[in-house]
Amino acid sequence: MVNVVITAPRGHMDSLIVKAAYEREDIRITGGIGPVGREYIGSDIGLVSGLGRSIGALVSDNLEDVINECDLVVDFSRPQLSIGFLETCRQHKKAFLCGTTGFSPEQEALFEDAADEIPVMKAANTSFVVNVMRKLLGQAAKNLGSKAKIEIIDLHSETKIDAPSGTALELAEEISEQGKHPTEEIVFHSVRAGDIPSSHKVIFGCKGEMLEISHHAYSWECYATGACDAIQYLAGQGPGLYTMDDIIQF
Ligand SMILES: NC(=O)C1=CN([C@@H]2O[C@H](COP(=O)(O)OP(=O)(O)OC[C@H]3O[C@@H](n4cnc5c(N)ncnc54)[C@H](O)[C@@H]3O)[C@@H](O)[C@H]2O)C=CC1
Ligand SMILES: O=C(O)C1=N[C@H](C(=O)O)C[C@H](O)C1
Repeated sequence: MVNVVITAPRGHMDSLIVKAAYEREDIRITGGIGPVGREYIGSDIGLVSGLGRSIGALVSDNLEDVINECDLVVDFSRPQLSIGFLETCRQHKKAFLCGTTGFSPEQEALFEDAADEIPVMKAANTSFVVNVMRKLLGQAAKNLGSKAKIEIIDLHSETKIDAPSGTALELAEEISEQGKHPTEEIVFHSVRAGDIPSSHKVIFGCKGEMLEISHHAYSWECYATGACDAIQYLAGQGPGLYTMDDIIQF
């Protein structure tokens, strides 16, 4: 059994993680974290998240108050908040699963530092299918080498803050590593319109032909399911920086 604190339980992503985690027999939610001053601080996370029932775990406005009851903190929020939660986890020797995107290079480095002391997973996309896509892209890049010009298009709702998406950056990293393709030569395009849940399209433009590999999420449950798989994996690990690659075996 893994005991978890879930940050931002009113957030789009973390509210779905509360629902998915509640249905898992191997995960127990022990608390949540919300912003200072919100009317729901002190309320049950099941009610705050929209699960529709109390589950006996309260939402606090300070991670320090609830961290001792958990093994792991799950966080899909905002970069600045995530960095604060990472530091609290490091101080209390708790595992940290972070799905937030949009970190600066300096913030990324803090994850590496903390991973010397605690288990940390940073995953811009926890969908199993997106991670299959990442592997396929690596394979395509390896085979096409310099024959292809690569462009990545990410489409999201108009409320998404960061661009390119964290997923687009991780896909580019795989293409670059596997295809020995300089990352600077990969071109990114970001569309932010309406309520598009999330789509990623990668185009390998060749001479006289093109290859296109795309993923479309119709809802966000796929990310919440993957986050629960990541919780279970990370709980059994020692200090280190992990990714979805570690839990998905092909
Ligand atoms: N890794 C993955 O598979 C996925 C990652 N994401 C990423 O997750 C992040 C969150 O996305 P959304 O859920 O759409 O955002 P959202 O805006 O719905 O949720 C953010 C939440 O943070 C809360 N918050 C603000 N201040 C806080 C504080 N001091 N303490 C606790 N909570 C606080 C807000 O109240 C809000 O509920 C983004 O970076 C997004 O890119 C989104 C989907 C999938
Ligand atoms: O809608 C979002 O926000 C998402 N963020 C992640 C990202 O930046 O890649 C994952 C997914 O694309 C949804």
